[in-house]
Amino acid sequence: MVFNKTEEEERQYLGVVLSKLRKKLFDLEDRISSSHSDVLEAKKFIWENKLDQAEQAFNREHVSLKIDFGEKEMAQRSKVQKLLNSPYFGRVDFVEKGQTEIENIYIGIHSFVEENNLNHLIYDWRAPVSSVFYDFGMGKADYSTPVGKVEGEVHLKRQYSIKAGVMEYMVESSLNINDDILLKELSGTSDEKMKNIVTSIQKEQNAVIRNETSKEVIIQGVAGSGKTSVALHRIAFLLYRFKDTLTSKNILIISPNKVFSNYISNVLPELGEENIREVHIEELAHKQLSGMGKIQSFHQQITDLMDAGDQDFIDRIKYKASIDFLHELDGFINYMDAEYFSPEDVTIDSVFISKEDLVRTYHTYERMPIQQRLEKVASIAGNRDRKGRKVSPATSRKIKSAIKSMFKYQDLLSLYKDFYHYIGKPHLFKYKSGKIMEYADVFPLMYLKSYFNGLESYDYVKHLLVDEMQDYTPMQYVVLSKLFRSKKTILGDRNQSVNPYSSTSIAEMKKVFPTAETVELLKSYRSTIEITNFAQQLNDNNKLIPIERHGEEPQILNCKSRTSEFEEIRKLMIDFLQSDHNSLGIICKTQTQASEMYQAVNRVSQDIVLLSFDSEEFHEGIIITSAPMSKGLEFDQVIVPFVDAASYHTDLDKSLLYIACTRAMHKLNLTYADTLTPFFKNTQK
Ligand SMILES: Nc1ncnc2c1ncn2[C@@H]1O[C@H](COP(=O)(O)OP(=O)(O)OP(=O)(O)O)[C@@H](O)[C@H]1O
Repeated sequence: MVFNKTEEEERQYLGVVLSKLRKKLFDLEDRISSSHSDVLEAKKFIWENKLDQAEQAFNREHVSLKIDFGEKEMAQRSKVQKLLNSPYFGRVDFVEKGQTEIENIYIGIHSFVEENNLNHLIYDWRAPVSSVFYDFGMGKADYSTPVGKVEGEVHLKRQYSIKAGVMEYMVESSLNINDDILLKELSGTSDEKMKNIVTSIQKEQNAVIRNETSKEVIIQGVAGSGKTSVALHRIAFLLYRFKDTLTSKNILIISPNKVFSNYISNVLPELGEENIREVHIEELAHKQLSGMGKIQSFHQQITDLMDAGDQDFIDRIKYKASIDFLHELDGFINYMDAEYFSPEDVTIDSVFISKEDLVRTYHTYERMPIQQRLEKVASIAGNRDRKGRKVSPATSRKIKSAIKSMFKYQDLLSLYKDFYHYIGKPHLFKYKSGKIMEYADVFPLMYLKSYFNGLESYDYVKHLLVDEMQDYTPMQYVVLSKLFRSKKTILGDRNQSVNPYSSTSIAEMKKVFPTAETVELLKSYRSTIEITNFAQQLNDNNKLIPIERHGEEPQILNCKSRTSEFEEIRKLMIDFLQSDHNSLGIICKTQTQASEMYQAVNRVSQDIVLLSFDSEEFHEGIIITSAPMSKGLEFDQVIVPFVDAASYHTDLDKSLLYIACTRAMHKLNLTYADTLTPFFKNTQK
């Protein structure tokens, strides 16, 4: 509903805010250019004058302070420029309980305060009071502040769409974030990269974003429920809330691949924050296990499962993804600690250390990893000779080596292999051909390493974000918690596992993180109701709530042969190129199928990209890729080819098909030749 009576007032107010912002921009430009000349002057001064060391240091410090100051002003300028385009998107008129004054709270992507009278013209969306906008309609409302809860009443709530400083429309709403605005946001075409959702964050999402207290937050959410968006907004919120103690350098994202990292890389800069470092889980492993030979990658494990998937391989993966395995390895660690150190009296040069001394010191430092502990034992028990003199470095080295050799194993890998003998299941450790260690062994090995010779922890990380949590095993979580003692936000969807044999349930995760708060996001925002309902055939979740947004029914096209299937896909691609849509994802089950598809259809347009695990960037236009690689991404239109019974019949296939279908926002086509996969009940031609 548009209110003409008040529209004029709002336009006037917008005019006032814009002119104040312009003035601010002008001042900032001025200050930036004078900072710039100051820095040049100061550098020239250092260069041209013969200064002594102290003077040089003083002047360098002065230059660096000027540069810092200039950078801060530039960051502020970019915020003001953003506000000039769209100063605010919401307003609530709030009266605090026991007060009579109505406060007009305008909410935008950044705050804007008048310098002379500290008048808050715009509140940052992360400010405590802005929460009211996301959580309440008219009437009673409250919000939390660092010093407690504020209660009151909302007298008015409005939403605006302002672009290039011009009000496109405004909507008065008595409800929470108005459905019309949300639907308008969702029905737009996709951008090249993920965008922020700050104008339409939903109440259940806001609660996760603003959770400040939990050490670990686990978000289980259905496909398209905004998990990744929420997690990134949560980071932006925490950076705002704890700005004195937390910077973007203290945050790390563990993401599934480089394309995904590139896809989400816009969100935080759009919100005025620096981008966050991301690592792939395998990079962590490579760092800790460097020098231990070749390691199978996670995507190679999935490819091997899809290609052959022999039962022994599956059994090894399943076992190493179980909680029992974790317990067995813990049992072994206790055993080796107690049994594998066989101390003897030591007599080296003029030093004597009794067996009893060794045992006592070994137990005193039992929290240390074995190898460090043995070094400690050597340096404590063997630091003086019989006459009480400090031992020489050469003797000290001999003592260390003698004491270390009293432990049954000197290298991690032999100890790890010994574990499988200890539990009577040596067949569960196997190299891939070419002496490549199976992916399923990588994290157990790191776990053992933490007890044998220690892991390098990441103390600079104060908040860890783990996306696609369903793809990690309990063992991986235990290792992650050893590497990162920080707070954590962990998110994923049990139904989007690319490896169901090693997926972790929430119940299992709770065993690893007993104090974690778990949140379930059930509303699906990405796809039309037709696409969401269609995908429910693959994974019937009766708790899922589809968003009421309509579009075309998904189509399954039966083709006479592979050749005619390619022909049909080429036609669909041409239709896409003539449509309003920006992105088309052709999502095959495997990378081999994706390459085959690329060969068959790449002449349709010059702008077709084949995405593989080695790719680095997401692209607009037509992308051909595999289901595992498409995780987390989204497209206006999706084509899923080869949905025949031969390609899709196992649980893993079903999960991959679910991932592929749920990437579609507006349109979904599936094609097959021969027999349709049994996962779809009916054929629609
Ligand atoms: N409150 C919201 N307002 C507008 N758009 C939203 C909102 N919540 C989610 N979306 C949109 O829904 C889509 C899905 O969001 P996102 O990718 O964060 O979900 P997800 O749960 O991580 O998805 P998946 O697990 O399927 O990869 C995105 O286009 C996002 O912008």
